[in-house]
Amino acid sequence: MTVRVGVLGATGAVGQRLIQLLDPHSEFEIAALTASDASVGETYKDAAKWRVDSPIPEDVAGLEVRATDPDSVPDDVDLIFSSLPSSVGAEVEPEFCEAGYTVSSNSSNGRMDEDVPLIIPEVNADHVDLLEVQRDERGWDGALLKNPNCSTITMVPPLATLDREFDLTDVRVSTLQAVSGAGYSGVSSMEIIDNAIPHIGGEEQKMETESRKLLGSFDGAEVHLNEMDVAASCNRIPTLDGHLENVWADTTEDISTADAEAAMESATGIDLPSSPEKLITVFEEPDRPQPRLDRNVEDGMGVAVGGFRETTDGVQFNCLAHNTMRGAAGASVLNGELLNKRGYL
Ligand SMILES: NC(=O)C1=CN([C@@H]2O[C@H](COP(=O)(O)OP(=O)(O)OC[C@H]3O[C@@H](n4cnc5c(N)ncnc54)[C@H](OP(=O)(O)O)[C@@H]3O)[C@@H](O)[C@H]2O)C=CC1
Ligand SMILES: N[C@@H](CC(=O)OP(=O)(O)O)C(=O)O
Repeated sequence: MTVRVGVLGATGAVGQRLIQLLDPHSEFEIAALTASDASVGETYKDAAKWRVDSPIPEDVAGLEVRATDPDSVPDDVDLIFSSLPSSVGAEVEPEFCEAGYTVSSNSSNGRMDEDVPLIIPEVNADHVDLLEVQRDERGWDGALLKNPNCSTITMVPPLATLDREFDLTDVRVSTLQAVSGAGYSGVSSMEIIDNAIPHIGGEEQKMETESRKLLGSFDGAEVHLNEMDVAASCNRIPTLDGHLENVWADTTEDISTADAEAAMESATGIDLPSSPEKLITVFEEPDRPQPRLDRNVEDGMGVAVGGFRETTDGVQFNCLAHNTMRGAAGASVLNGELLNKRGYL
């Protein structure tokens, strides 16, 4: 049966990617779109300033943009995707959950709350049952589930393969992040052309904490954070899409570059429509992956890795993922598919 879905923040950079993914989706049907008061009452076509590299879907273009308020969304909507500024998400997402809606959210608010599952389905799908605890504690008929930050999503699938086999102890990561991560108006051309900006507010802390929750263990009542130590340094560079990251990983068990490559090579997707067949694509060429060449691996839902080197403390490698697909909209859709499959809708 088709699930009727709503999108909060549908006119934004991530919201437009959500529309691109949801319109042809086999399980979902777009039933309601919301944005800020400035867009309410306009058609989606007029409000959205469509900037995605495929045409605006015809059946969505004429829909009227609604207020971001549970009262303005039809009761027969079963699933809400949220991609709002986090300050707005913090206020309205709980209102939707209280009103009985199940929300798959991409916004950063609440990701580290103890009763909120933070999920990459190929890595920690079992954490979804934390929703039972959440519903008990909050008395909600609805539910709130999050996907992680885009830089975190890029490095965690490869790290998960290493942790499973060799037990990670320390991770160091330096990022080269695309401008789309800051939204359309986030970084001006005068700031970023011929430049690199060694600061993205709050990003290091998100990578350092969210990765430990994703690789933590769920005992049926709570998630115990992974004990590994993670330190990050985040940088904005003038690429459009695709976050590239240099990672150093140390493990309890001895690890060679061949071990690391083999572990990552064997990672597969899972049985959800948006999960790629090959979760991690390993490049042998030392100068890959690169954002322009490799961000669309597995239709933007894969992670690309390469540049393996042995170091005195473990291995070094580079990884890359499409930040608005695997890192944002695609991640939320995948989590929506998981909610549907596990009977949470
Ligand atoms: N861009 C990226 O790669 C990533 C973004 N994110 C996160 O996703 C979220 C959205 O990001 P992005 O799409 O880039 O942001 P945009 O600024 O492009 O879009 C924001 C959306 O939220 C709506 N909105 C803004 N203020 C309000 C309000 N007060 N009430 C209701 N709706 C409002 C906007 O509507 P309107 O058009 O009417 O202003 C728009 O639809 C953020 O939390 C961001 O941190 C996460 C990972 C990656
Ligand atoms: N901060 C990320 C994008 C983002 O908005 O992340 P988050 O979902 O954690 O707010 C970037 O600039 O590339």
